[in-house]
Amino acid sequence: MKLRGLYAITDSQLLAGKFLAYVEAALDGGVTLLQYRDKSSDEARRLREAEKLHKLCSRYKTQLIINDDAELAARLGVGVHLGQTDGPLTPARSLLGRHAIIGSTCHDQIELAEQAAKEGASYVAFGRFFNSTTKPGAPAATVEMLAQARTRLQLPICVIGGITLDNAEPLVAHGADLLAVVHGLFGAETTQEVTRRARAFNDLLKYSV
Ligand SMILES: Cc1ncc(COP(=O)(O)OP(=O)(O)O)c(N)n1
Ligand SMILES: Cc1nc(C(=O)O)sc1CCOP(=O)(O)O
Ligand SMILES: [Mg+2]
Repeated sequence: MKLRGLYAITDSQLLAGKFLAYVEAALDGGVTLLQYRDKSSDEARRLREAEKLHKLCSRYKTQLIINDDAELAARLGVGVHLGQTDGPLTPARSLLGRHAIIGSTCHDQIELAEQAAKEGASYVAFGRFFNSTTKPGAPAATVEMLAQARTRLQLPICVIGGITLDNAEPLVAHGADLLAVVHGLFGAETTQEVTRRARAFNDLLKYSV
């Protein structure tokens, strides 16, 4: 499967009271990967919500990725996204099997991405490219670094951090395959607007090489 398109990421605060409706609206517009990102320690709720997302994603043939938690991903038989302090990639690959999608946060460092590639990552993520309301303190990355990463890496490249329909195009032009978005997608006022934005993000990737 080609990893290219919109990578929608949930946010439990932003989506409070409209979680499944907004996720389904995004799936209606087209989502390549959906990440369940919940930074709370409420394990029972995390399991419940992840199971619901898994069912929904299966209906839409969208791949579900769990943030941070390889054990939960293994329990559901889905992929995982691991940051630099979320545990090593090699055991996660052994746990999840060779077909699972495993992503790795590489901030603005191509060397981290090359290492992640050696350890079996399915994609690498660079960011933050713009100001982010979801994660304001994330280290910053530049399009120059992205362009260089594109020439050095064979793996799909994901970009993240403050991405909106108004600023995403240069990232695609500099080599991004996956646009990872929280607020620029789910910050919409209505479900119809979420669907429209999802379609528009995908179009940005469809009509470029
Ligand atoms: C697609 C994608 N890219 C980067 C991140 C950030 O991961 P991490 O640095 O582990 O930070 P948290 O999201 O866990 O706060 C991500 N989740 N997804
Ligand atoms: C979870 C996360 N990681 C980042 C990184 O740079 O590693 S930026 C980020 C937040 C993404 O949300 P939004 O689209 O609302 O900015
Ligand atoms: Mg993490």
